[in-house]
Amino acid sequence: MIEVYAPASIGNFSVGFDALGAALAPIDGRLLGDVVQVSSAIEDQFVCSGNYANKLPSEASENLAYQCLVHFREHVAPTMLPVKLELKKNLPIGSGLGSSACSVVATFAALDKFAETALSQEQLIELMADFEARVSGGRHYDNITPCYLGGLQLTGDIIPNKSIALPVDKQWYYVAAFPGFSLNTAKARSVLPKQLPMHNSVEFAQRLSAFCSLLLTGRYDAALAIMGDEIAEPHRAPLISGFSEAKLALPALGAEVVSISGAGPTLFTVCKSLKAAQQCAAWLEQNYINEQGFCHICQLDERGTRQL
Ligand SMILES: Nc1ncnc2c1ncn2[C@@H]1O[C@H](COP(=O)(O)OP(=O)(O)OP(=O)(O)O)[C@@H](O)[C@H]1O
Ligand SMILES: N[C@@H](CCO)C(=O)O
Repeated sequence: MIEVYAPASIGNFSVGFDALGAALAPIDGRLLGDVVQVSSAIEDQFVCSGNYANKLPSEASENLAYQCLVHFREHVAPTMLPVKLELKKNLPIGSGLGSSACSVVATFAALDKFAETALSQEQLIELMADFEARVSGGRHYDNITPCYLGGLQLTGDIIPNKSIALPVDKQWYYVAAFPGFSLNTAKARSVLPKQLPMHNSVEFAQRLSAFCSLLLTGRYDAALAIMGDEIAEPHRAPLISGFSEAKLALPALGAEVVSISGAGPTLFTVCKSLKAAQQCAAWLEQNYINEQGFCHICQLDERGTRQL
C-alpha cells in the first residue's frame, strides 16, 4: 500500500499573484493536508473519507481525486493493476489553503509511485495543474508546486521546470487562520479586474522581482518590508468578513504582513518571532474564526508531498 501526504499551501504569498506559493507545516507537528492511499484491489474502487468528505459531491465522478484516477488509468498507466484509492479529505473546501490542489497532488503522486511510471517531475506538475484548473477558474501553479515540492516556490508556465525554490528566513513564522466559511476560488477570481493599468503592471513586476532577488541574496528584512498585494487583495477583502479589521489590528501584535492566503478566506500573517505569531493567533482565534474555523502557527513545509 502506498500512503501519500500533501501539505496545505498559501497561494500568491501576497506579493506574487498566481506566481508564488508556500507549503505549510504547523509547528506543533500536526499534519495539515490531504492523504491518499492506493492499494491493490479486484477492481478500481474510490473512497472519500476525512473530516471534509461530506462537503464534497457524493458522486465519485465529481471528485477531483477520482477524476485523476480515471485519467491516470486511461492516459498514463493503462496496464496498472486495479486499485482502491482512498482520499482522506482533511482540508476544508474553498478555504484558500489549496484544498483542490492538495487532493490532486496527493492523488497523482500516490498513483505515480504505485504504478512506477517514468513521468518526469515537470510532466507530473503539468498534469496536476490541468486538473486543478478544472475547478479553480484559471490555470495557475501557485498551490500545485509548493504542495508538491515544498518550501516557497516561484512558479508558472514560463519558468524553467515550472518552479524555482526561494529561501526564506528560518525565523519567520506564519499564522494561517481559516475563518470557518468557504469562498469559491472561481468566484474570488471573477471579482478581479480583467486588465491592469500599465503603472500597476510595472509596479507588480518590480515588487515581485525585487522580493525574489532580496530573498536570494539573504536580505530577508528588506524582502518582508516590500511584501504587499495590490492586485487581488483590494478586490477580495470585501468578500471576507473580518479581514479588514484583522489587517488593521494585527500589526500592533507583531504581524509584519497580513494578507489573504490564495483566494481566501484564510488569512495569513508573517511574523519575525514565535511570540508575535502566538499573539496574532490568539487575536485571530478570538476575533476572526468561528466554530468551524481553525488557526495554526506554521513554518514552511520544506518536504512537500511525501510517503507516510
Ligand atoms: N477532492 C477535492 N478537493 C477539493 N475540491 C474538490 C474535490 N473534488 C471536487 N472538488 C470541487 O472543486 C471545487 C473546489 O473549489 P475551490 O477551488 O473554491 O476550492 P479549493 O481548491 O478548496 O480552494 P482553495 O484553493 O482556495 O483552498 C468545489 O466545487 C469542490 O466541490
Ligand atoms: N492564485 C490563485 C490561488 C487560488 O487558491 C488565486 O489567487 O486565485
